[in-house]
Amino acid sequence: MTIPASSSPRIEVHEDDRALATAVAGELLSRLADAQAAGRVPQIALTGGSIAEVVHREIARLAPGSEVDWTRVVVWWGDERFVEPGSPDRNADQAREAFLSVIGVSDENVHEVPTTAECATVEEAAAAYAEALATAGAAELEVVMLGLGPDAHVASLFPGHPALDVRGATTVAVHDSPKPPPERVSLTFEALNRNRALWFLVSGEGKAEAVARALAGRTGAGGEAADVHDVPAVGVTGGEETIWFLDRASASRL
Ligand SMILES: O=C1O[C@H](COP(=O)(O)O)[C@@H](O)[C@H](O)[C@H]1O
Repeated sequence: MTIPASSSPRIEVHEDDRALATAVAGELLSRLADAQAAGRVPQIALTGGSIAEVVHREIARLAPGSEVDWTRVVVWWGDERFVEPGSPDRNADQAREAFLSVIGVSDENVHEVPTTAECATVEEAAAAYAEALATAGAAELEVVMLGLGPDAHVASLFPGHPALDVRGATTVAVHDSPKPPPERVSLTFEALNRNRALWFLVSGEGKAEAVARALAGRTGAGGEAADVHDVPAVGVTGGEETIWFLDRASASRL
């Protein structure tokens, strides 16, 4: 079901998280193939969190039937937890296991935020990631995929947190994250917004209120205009398109 939005975001409501994942995977594979056919080497930003598991497994399942040349896709993360290598909290490890290793995306095209074994501080890790983005010329991301927290956080940009106000930088070191683990590296709003396509991937009743608040801020369809400090999700938007991939439960308050 597609709910017509009064302004730019497209809102897709799927039966459940599996149907949502199938839609996202199909859209991603088609977008990557189109970008390559147009001569681009697409760079994408993956999300972590609960939805990543099901979406990444579905991309791996559908990838063999697609036209995508995975030697010409570059992978980043919108955020990462600053933890030791092999920690179950690593967003990158989840994506490698469910998707990147299954497809065989080569390490040279996969850019992880450094771990605590590679950098002494989260500031060093953020600086190293910013340097990697600059060196790779990742000025524009083809697709940025973002989960949404129940508090409407995106990547590791949390309500009321100083990271929301960072300007003139592509990455930020996050301390005292309200969701564990406390130290993280996040792309800033500026970096997340340098995209062709921005997709929110959201499932579950626990996210329904956050979805409603974010879309009220975005579309003006109801409620007061949301402030980015309360609802960080309103700070990101798509260059060519913004799509909200929802399941019925997360869309239940729209
Ligand atoms: O910690 C994180 O949280 C968000 C949302 O995750 P969820 O488990 O509540 O679905 C995620 O988008 C982000 O990448 C992750 O690091």
